[in-house]
Amino acid sequence: MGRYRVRVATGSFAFSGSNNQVRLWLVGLRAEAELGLRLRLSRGQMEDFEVDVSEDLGPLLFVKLRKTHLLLKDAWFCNHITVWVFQESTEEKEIMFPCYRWVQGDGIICLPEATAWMMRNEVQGLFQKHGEEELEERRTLYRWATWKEGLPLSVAAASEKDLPLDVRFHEGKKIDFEGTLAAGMMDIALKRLYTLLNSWKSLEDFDQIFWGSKSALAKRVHQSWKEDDFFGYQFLNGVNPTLLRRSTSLPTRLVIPPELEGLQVQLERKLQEGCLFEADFSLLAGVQANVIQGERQHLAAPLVMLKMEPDGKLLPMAIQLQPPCSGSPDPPLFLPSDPSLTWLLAKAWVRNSDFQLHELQAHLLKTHLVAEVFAVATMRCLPGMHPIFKLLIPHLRYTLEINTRARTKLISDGGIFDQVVNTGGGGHLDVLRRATACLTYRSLCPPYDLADRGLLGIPSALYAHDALRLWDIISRYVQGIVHLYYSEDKVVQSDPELQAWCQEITEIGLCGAQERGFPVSFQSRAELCHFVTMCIFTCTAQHSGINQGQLDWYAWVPNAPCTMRKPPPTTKDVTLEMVMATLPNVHQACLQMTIAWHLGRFQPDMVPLGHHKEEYFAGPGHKAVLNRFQEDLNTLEREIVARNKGLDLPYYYLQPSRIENSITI
Ligand SMILES: CCCCC/C=C\C/C=C\C/C=C\C/C=C\C/C=C\CCC(=O)O
Ligand SMILES: [Fe+2]
Repeated sequence: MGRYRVRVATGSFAFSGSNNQVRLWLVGLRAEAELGLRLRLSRGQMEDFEVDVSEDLGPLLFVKLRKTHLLLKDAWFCNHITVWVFQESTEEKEIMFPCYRWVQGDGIICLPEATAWMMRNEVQGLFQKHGEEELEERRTLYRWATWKEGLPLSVAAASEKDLPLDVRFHEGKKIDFEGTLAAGMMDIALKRLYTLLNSWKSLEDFDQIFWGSKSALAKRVHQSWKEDDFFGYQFLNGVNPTLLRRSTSLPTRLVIPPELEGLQVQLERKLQEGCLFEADFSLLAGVQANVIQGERQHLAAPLVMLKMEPDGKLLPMAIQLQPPCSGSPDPPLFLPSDPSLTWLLAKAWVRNSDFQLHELQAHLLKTHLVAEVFAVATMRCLPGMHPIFKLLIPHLRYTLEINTRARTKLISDGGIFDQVVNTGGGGHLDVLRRATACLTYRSLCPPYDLADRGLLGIPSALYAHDALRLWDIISRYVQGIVHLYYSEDKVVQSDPELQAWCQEITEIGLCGAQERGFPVSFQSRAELCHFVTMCIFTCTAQHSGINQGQLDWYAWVPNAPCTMRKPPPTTKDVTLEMVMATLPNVHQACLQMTIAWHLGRFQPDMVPLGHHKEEYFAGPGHKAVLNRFQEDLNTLEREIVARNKGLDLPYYYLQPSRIENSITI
């Protein structure tokens, strides 16, 4: 009683095709019919068929798939199925059934049509029931686990091999990831061999390992790392632009000895002028330092006071390496006027502390681990036809696997942190715990975070400028989609899946983060839009801003030493021997360079923000919103490219074409 054209689209990455047979059914409101097609399921191909169906199916609701095999199971990656219904007037109606999943085993997979969510309360509750069954299954596949107490929950997986195939790296990504690590290890072996025959006594000796692929900015770091304005610049636009604050008073931990009365006066003057800034690493105070191959490493918890010059340069005025401790002499203040090696070592200590807070707090916790909570909650609470699922899923690609790898290779017992970082050996977990305990909702939202840190309206604060522009662009995109599906606040309030998702993120995944401003429910469209904007911003722009700089700022190891092998200086008598004995040894420095390159380099299968190919939504409304998003991103791209042309140091981490659509590395 009907004629249909059916298109079956197979994914285009390695092993997407399959030699197995797939049976297809069209499921309508009144009946269902098996199509009896012989599909070829070739990688990257779309196959079209025309079929006549003798029954009256009624409006199409689902396509059902079942893969069968004789001897060998061969998974198939189905992009989507599209059906055109021939109407009497010969006009065709297109109906999309998005899939974008692996079809494995011989179970039945049911794909609801793309606009199903709009009809969830109609068609005899069939979509509703489908969604419930889908979530029941997903909750068994995606379970929460406590990897370590005091950290956000993670996905239950002892290794990446335990993850469902749908969230695993595709073959190309896996080969690239593992291949470049192997190449990096080879690099280390060669560098170690080379340095065996040479001395390791002066800062220039780090040149012996400063070869191989390097960015232009890494070469500039190598040239300029000793300069004070270069040191200050990094707090605004370097790898970690998340710590600096404009001072509102002199920090209580800053003890200025009477002989430095002049400094006190200068600090107070800058404070009054609104030009005084601080970077406080107190979160590291008292953290146990690592022991590497029997040698105790050392940690500091510095405070840096900086002034902003009228030309926008940020210059350090004083460094206190440890907070005062009752019963001990006051910690010395290191100054730009100190002997050059003394001042350099004090700055190196700050850079080492920044390495810790950057990697553990800004990078791992506030992008990777938080995004994992969004990913697990999304899989557990939102059915595939839910608009927020469709909106978010492209921004969650590969995150569960990269994080699982981090838990087994990077921050694990014996992992990279234990091997070469001074917080390793358990201190790194304490830092993560402390950072989790003070993680606020506001700090994940640049308009609030930058206002709280007094960083609005500073022309030389390029991260801040670009982050705000991106926040607005993402916010407009999210609002565009949300408003298509939620006509008023009441629709938000009465969406049980959405409310459960919010609660699961805040109360379960983030372990009771309502105390720190995270919502447990959404009362309005505005609240929902703000939260989803935060999710997408975190998984895309923020991660790119924090991740890419590893390539540039961590390749020249003295600029950001991964460990410190001697205690922080307590006097101003510093020798070159002390500096070299403090900075990482050859092996530690080589491993830092390799991992920083591995994690910071451009990803070969990178999808730029807003340019995913998957089409989960159907209809012109969504296309228009997505087009507008892409246009806004292009405009920002042009602005940043033009701005950077006039800069001595271009800032490109938030250039839209360089921002990945999800956390994949
Ligand atoms: C010594 C430099 C370490 C710098 C990296 C520190 C933190 C990075 C934060 C998040 C990175 C997230 C995931 C990376 C996961 C695994 C890859 C790292 C190393 C793998 C080594 C291996 O497989 O042997
Ligand atoms: Fe990362």
